[in-house]
Parts: sequence; C-alpha cells; structure tokens
Amino acid sequence: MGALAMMKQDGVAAQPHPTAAPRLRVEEVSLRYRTPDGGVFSALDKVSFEVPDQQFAVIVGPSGCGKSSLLYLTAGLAEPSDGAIFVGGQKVEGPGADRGMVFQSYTLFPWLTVRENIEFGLKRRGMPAAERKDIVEYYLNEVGLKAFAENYPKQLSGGMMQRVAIARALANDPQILLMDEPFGALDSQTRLQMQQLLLRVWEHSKKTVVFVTHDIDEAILLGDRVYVMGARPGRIKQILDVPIDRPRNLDVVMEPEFIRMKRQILGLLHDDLHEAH
Ligand SMILES: Nc1ncnc2c1ncn2[C@@H]1O[C@H](COP(=O)(O)OP(=O)(O)OP(=O)(O)O)[C@@H](O)[C@H]1O
Repeated sequence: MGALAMMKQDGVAAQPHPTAAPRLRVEEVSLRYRTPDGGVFSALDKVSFEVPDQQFAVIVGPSGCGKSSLLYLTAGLAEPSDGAIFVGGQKVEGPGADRGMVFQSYTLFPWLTVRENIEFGLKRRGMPAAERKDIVEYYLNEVGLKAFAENYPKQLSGGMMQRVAIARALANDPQILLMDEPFGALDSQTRLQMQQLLLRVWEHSKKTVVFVTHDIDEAILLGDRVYVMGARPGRIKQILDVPIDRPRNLDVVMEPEFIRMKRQILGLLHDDLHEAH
C-alpha cells in the first residue's frame, strides 16, 4: 500500500517499529575547507548522531556552526572530509530522490504552475497521470493551495511559495525531509502560520524531518528532539527531547515546559558564545 493510500485509510501513518534502524545516521563526520591563505578551516569535527524513523529533529546553533553544511552533506550536495552519512541504511554518495529538500530561498521552477511544480518529481519518475493527479490534489489540499493550482510562482506570496515547496517535497514521498531555515525569509505573522501548517501536515505524513533554524521557539514548537550545536569547530553539544505532547499549537509557547526548555537551550548557546571569546 502506498503512503497516500495508507494516510487516506487511517488518517495517520503507522507507528514506528521499536527496533527500527535510525532513518538518518551521521557517523564521525568532519568537513574541512581550504582557506584563501592556504590553511584549513574545520567546519564540522567528528559529528555523530542519529535520527529515528518518523522523528522531527531540529538543529539549532550559532551562526557558522555548520548547520547548513550538515544538511548539504546529507542531501549529497557536498562530500564529508571524513566519516559517512547513511539514510535508510544506504550510504549517501550523491543527491537522490530519497531526500526531499526545502530551502530558505524559493526554489520553485518559475515556468511551471503550482500544480506542475508539485507534480514535477512524480512525472520524472514516470508515474501514471491518474496516480499523479491524486497525489497532487491531496497535497494541494494539505497546504491550502487548491485555488492557486494554476498560478505561477511569481503570482504567489513568499509563504505560498514555501507551501508549494513543502508540497512538492512531500509528494515525492522521500525517506527524509531536509529543511534549511525554510521560514527564515518570511515576516513573523506568516512564519507563525507556516509553523502551524507544518505541524498539521507533519502529523499526517509522519515523515522523518531534519529542520535547521536559528529560532529557538520554532525549534521547540516543531521538534521531537532539539540537537544543539556548538561552533569552532561545529559539533553537537547536546541532544534534548521536547517534553510537550502532540498535537501542538502555537499556545504551547506559554507552557512551563516550553519556557524551561527555552532557557536551557539559551544557556547552551550562551556558553558557546563565552567559550568563543
Ligand atoms: N565553500 C566554503 N568555503 C569555505 N568555508 C565555508 C564554505 N561554506 C561554508 N564555509 C564555512 O563553514 C562554516 C559553516 O557554515 P554553514 O553555512 O554550514 O553554517 P551555519 O551554521 O548554517 O550558518 P548560518 O546559521 O549563519 O547559516 C562557516 O564558518 C562558513 O563560513
């Protein structure tokens, strides 16, 4: 049974198997860049962590700690200097349709309509038209863009474009969804709307997600776990479970557990700033 059929039947996806292998395994990954003066800059140093299947993992950390680099390596858009990354047990050796990406800057195809953007990967895979149509309709509905299906990206707001990007990534049914500051360019009101939309869409899809953000509220609101990184060189400092039940809405920011966790993450990030000076 396809993922869509399962969602349509049950409303929710199956629970993860307790002994299932992690969906993402980052193993002793280091990344070094050559500097213009011939030296070496260590962007990531022996980073290891796992993300279980169907988990929403959020990475936070100071600017330049290597958050985006980690996503690029996982997407197969760059290669680690040492170590390896495994998605669904397969070593990452280049880009692949098993990893969906949503970036901060809008990456829709400007010459395709909303519908055609969402359909793009399915068509490329040779999926029959009737099946494609069902999937596209499902995701147009999920992200509330049914009325804009025939619009081109230039006729959409920033928030709408990111909704299309999310729909396009999920329509491909990837093993993992990689999101690099997807709401970073949006105004604060639209950002809140998008967080709420993503919470709802994720509850239905239960995809494994790795989401990078600077925003601590966003991290706690969305994540099952928050991976706090430190800089110079980039590394995982601490992994924290978010002790807040789902389904969640924007009101959770007022809960004591939320505030406690926010204070804890701020403390970890401040320690890092002090270590750097
Ligand atoms: N192509 C490159 N050549 C040299 N250094 C690079 C290159 N790409 C990234 N870096 C450096 O590697 C470090 C990690 O960069 P990265 O963009 O992954 O950090 P980040 O945590 O995502 O930052 P931000 O939060 O500001 O987006 C930074 O210090 C950056 O300057």
